Amino acid sequence: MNIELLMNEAKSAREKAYVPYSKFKVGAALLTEDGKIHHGCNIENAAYSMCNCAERTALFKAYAEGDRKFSALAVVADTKRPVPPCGACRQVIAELCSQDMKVYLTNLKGDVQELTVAALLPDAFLPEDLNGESN
Ligand SMILES: O=c1ccn([C@H]2C[C@H](O)[C@@H](CO)O2)c(=O)[nH]1
Ligand SMILES: [Zn+2]
Repeated sequence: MNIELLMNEAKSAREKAYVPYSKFKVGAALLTEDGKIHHGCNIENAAYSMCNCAERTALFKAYAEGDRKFSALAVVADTKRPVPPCGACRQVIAELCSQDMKVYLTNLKGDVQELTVAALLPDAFLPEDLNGESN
């Protein structure tokens, strides 16, 4: 799929953000291997620590609908530089997406930073690390 299209999907997702506290809208569009797109937006809460980022919303929505294989993720916000995902999202992306999947960080000006999941969180703690040192 064309990356411009995926970025536009992320912009549409961003319009659905629920951000009464930060007023900072973020959108994500997650492309499945079979061509479906899951939207994610940030959803905030009066108990601030319960806020959920756009990236995790998209991934959790995809999982809840039975999708597990993804080919790209686009994220957009109104930032000077392409929006950098937070540490929590990097960790979740690292576990739920393949290490070589492409991530497109963008902003409303159209700047794009393309990187892989592995580059987003180098040396991530992953499920295989739970297996101990010497099995
Ligand atoms: O990559 C990011 C960075 C921040 N946020 C959200 C969390 C919070 O709702 C608001 C301000 O941090 O933006 C995201 O959704 N994704
Ligand atoms: Zn995040």
